Amino acid sequence: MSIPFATEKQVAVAAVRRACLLTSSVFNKLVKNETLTKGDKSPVTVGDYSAQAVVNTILGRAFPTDPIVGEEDANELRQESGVIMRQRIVELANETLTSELGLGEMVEWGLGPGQERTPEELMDAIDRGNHAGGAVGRMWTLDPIDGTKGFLRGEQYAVCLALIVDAQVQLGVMGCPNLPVDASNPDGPKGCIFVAVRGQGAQQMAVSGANPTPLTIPTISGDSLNFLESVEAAHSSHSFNSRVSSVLNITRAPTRMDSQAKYCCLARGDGGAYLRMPTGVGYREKIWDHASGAILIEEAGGIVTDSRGSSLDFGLGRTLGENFGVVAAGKAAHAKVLAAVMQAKAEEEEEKTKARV
Ligand SMILES: Nc1ncnc2c1ncn2[C@@H]1O[C@H](COP(=O)(O)OS(=O)(=O)O)[C@@H](OP(=O)(O)O)[C@H]1O
Ligand SMILES: [Mg+2]
Ligand SMILES: [Mg+2]
Ligand SMILES: [Mg+2]
Repeated sequence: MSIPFATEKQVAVAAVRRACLLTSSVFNKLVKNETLTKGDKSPVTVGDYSAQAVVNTILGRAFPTDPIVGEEDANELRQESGVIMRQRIVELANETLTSELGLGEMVEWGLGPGQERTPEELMDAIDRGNHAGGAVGRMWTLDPIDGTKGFLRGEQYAVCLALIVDAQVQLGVMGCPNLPVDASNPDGPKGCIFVAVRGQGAQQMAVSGANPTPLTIPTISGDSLNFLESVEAAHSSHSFNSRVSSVLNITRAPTRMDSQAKYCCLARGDGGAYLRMPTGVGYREKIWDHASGAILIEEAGGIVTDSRGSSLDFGLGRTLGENFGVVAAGKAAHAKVLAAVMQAKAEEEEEKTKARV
């Protein structure tokens, strides 16, 4: 009997690995006119676009009928003003797609020497990410660089790819080129890939795909718990998290880290809980910011909910809809953290009411 999602896992690992090689190599060569500011004021670089072109090209060859919900689109690149960036993206994507085959890769996925794509094919590949999402059928979701701000600072970021079937995440692959392989040796080798398949567990492996090691979230109790949180204060409320820490008598400072690398660290026990509380009303979390991280935590034996205890709903389109914030932790810690979040919320409301009277 064949193992469910075995081919999907192999393709996704290859796609994420190639995208990681691209983003690591582009970082040192990024120049000023290779970053744009999007409508929501967030940055996007030639690295984000070319990583999306690479991953979508590979998925398009391996699974031609699967739709993709990807963060980026090629609108800006198709304009006259986007010509220089487009040329650079085509060069980077082709360099990455045509390099020699690595561990577990197949020439049928359009990889290897001689498999150059035209600029049009690569722009179309980026735009394959325009799918609207939804509750029915198979779809991939891709964040070609999650934590673009971290990427630009030379800190943490992740290439994140997940397969969703009928609103359930079945497979998640995350590549973290700047993450130390072993948290206890922060100056040691960097770069790891995290993989989870529903019912088959979670793993960390080298960027080459070698040395897969199973991951289980260790049980952390009492005040030794600590939080992982966003670097950007605009993305999640640091002050609310510190209130939750007080409720739980946590004295350790939170670990601030960009991107879904937070989920990866939690899965291997580098932190006790990931807390992401909205900073204002109106922002809806994107499915590509959480799908691969959520399955990694679940397969490593943890729980992921929103801040009200509801499960994350990946079947509502490109966003998580009404889900409010994220709470991720090991099985034992999750209930405790969620209760503390509710208490902190109640305290905050009470203070606001008092301040109004
Ligand atoms: N207002 C607001 N609230 C919550 N989240 C937001 C907001 N604006 C952006 N984003 C998304 O945050 C993604 C970055 O993830 P993190 O917050 O974990 O990392 S970081 O602290 O920003 O570096 C980031 O992902 P990338 O764009 O892929 O970097 C965004 O999708
Ligand atoms: Mg972005
Ligand atoms: Mg993101
Ligand atoms: Mg991104």
